[in-house]
Amino acid sequence: MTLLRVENLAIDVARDGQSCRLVHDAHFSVDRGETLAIVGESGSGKSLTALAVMGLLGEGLSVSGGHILFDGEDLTTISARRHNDLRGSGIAMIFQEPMTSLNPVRSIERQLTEGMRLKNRLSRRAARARALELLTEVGISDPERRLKQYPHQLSGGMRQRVMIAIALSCEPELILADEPTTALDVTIQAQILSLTSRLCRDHGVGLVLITHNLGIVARHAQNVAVMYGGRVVERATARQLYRDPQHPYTQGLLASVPRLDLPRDTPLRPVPGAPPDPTVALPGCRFHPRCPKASDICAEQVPDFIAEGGHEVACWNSGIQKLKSKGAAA
Ligand SMILES: Nc1ncnc2c1ncn2[C@@H]1O[C@H](COP(=O)(O)OP(=O)(O)OP(=O)(O)O)[C@@H](O)[C@H]1O
Repeated sequence: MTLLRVENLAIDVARDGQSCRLVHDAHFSVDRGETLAIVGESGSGKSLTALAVMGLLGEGLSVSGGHILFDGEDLTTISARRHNDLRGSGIAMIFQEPMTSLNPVRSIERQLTEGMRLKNRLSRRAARARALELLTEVGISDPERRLKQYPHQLSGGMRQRVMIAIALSCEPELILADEPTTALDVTIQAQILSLTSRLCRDHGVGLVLITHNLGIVARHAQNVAVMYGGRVVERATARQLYRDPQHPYTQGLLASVPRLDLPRDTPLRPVPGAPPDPTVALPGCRFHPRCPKASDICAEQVPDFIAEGGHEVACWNSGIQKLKSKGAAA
């Protein structure tokens, strides 16, 4: 059974007695030991989707459609108490900025052992022993000394390693990592991402890596879902996406990041324009005002998802769409 399957997920916000849709029909899945990257610009709905999986949507926000199946259990219909039980032990999350997620006045030992004592019912001694193992596993030297320290005494990279250790501590089946490295410098970013994906693979944990940077995805994820304006617009393996991106938005994202497989002097071109305001109704494909390939239909109808060899795209003018239309006409 697929570890996590998100189907047609819709998330609304209630504002002044009105409801506004922020995430439309999101769908993707991830299996044990596998990494799925959810990629998109700021405001595309990545974090809200992750928070819905965690059962941590803020006030005024709600899941208004679709399903989140975790090990076959639909998280959109479970009680708050059951969701709370699942957090940590079933699903863990690593947030962007460890300085705000770690408690500044609690020692690393306390923060690392808390979940194991509460959720896995380990004794203080057993939890401490496991904490030392975890710190070693995430590459922190002198773990005995580090356990006694407080977050401000560690470097940014080390704090992020502690966050990974905390996420793994209750032996979850799934980890959601929301931009886990944006606060770090590039070399440390790469180390942390490699560490996170390797540990998840070794532990058989499914990893959802949320990022705005398509450049980092190739090395760390097997599958990618690209989100734009609250919708998933393309899903493919990382290899398919790099070799043959179908959606003009994905093509734009790829042109805006440095790539090792292209000549060094290839110019970087940011996607022109700004993402849509989710509170303003926009008929058709939400990318059409920025799209270099937009045609009349793009402003009128939301494109359906079409698939070829496991590569899925929602675009009226994609190569896959043209191939399918030609096949249908023949
Ligand atoms: N509590 C809220 N009330 C109203 N709108 C919200 C709320 N939370 C998020 N949004 C809006 O929903 C959209 C999606 O937000 P989300 O945080 O999921 O984007 P994101 O892709 O994760 O962006 P980032 O990379 O900046 O974190 C954004 O337009 C955001 O402004």
